[in-house]
Amino acid sequence: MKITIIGSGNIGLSLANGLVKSQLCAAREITLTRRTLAGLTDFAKQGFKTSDNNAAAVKDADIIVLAVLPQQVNKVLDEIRSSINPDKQIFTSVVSGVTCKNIKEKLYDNLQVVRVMPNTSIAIQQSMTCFATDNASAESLKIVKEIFDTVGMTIQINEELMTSATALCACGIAFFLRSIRAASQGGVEVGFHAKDALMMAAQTAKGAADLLLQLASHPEKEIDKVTSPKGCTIAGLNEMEHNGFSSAMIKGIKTSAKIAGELYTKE
Ligand SMILES: NC(=O)C1=CN([C@@H]2O[C@H](COP(=O)(O)OP(=O)(O)OC[C@H]3O[C@@H](n4cnc5c(N)ncnc54)[C@H](O)[C@@H]3O)[C@@H](O)[C@H]2O)C=CC1
Ligand SMILES: O=C(O)[C@@H]1CCC=N1
Repeated sequence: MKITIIGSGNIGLSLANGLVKSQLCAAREITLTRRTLAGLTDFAKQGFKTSDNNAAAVKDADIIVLAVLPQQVNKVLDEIRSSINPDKQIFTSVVSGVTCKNIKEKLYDNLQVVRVMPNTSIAIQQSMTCFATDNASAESLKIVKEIFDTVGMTIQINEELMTSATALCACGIAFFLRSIRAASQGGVEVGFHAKDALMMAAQTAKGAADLLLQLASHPEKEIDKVTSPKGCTIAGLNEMEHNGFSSAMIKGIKTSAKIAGELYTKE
């Protein structure tokens, strides 16, 4: 399977790394494009094909992954239109706020388009990836799902929910990282060296997430097991809630979802 990633920045390169790690394909089967090739030198050394010519790079691809910023999309789609084969290729896009319809309007009506929303932990095969389509066949969706299943968990959702998925899962990486960083700063205040505090906070967060995923448990059920009566956990937790902990996370996710829906301007 030949994959071309158009726009090899943060998420494009994370995906490339994840796919090779998963052994789904070899680096030589992945073509990476970027405006200037200098940014891809290390990847070329690892065996990836690299190019600054989007039109040439999509020609032989079975799967195309569009991974440029929303404001760069129209220019790129104009560039590649004549090199796309709508009968043979599957077109995927990780671009926030750009619909399948937007892409087909710029390319071909009958092109199979799948929107995919991964996050940067795709580089270590730990992504939560949401995908949606309005026209791809079951067979094409199966191929896309199989690809992204190798680099984390996947869920098919309605396309209207893609901007919400962006906020919860893609932006979510930053939200949870900031939470871990904040916990580590608390850890320093109560006596640990910064490096130890960060490792301890990260492993604790991983354990909490795995309690939910591995036991199919609910957060409040697990919280009840930690909060001893009159104990220190409930004291700390309530202090955080009095300061708006849950509320801040909810408001942040709502704001991100709103902005995600406004990122693409058709010009
Ligand atoms: N960063 C993330 O965690 C996630 C990002 N996304 C989406 O992925 C897209 C890319 O985001 P990032 O990777 O963060 O941005 P980025 O700025 O790191 O990457 C975009 C890349 O596209 C390249 N590029 C720009 N114009 C180009 C052109 N004409 N031809 C070839 N390459 C070109 C840039 O040089 C850059 O390397 C955005 O639409 C974003 O909404 C989706 C999920 C997660
Ligand atoms: O911040 C952004 O707009 C992109 C989309 C999701 C993650 N990063």
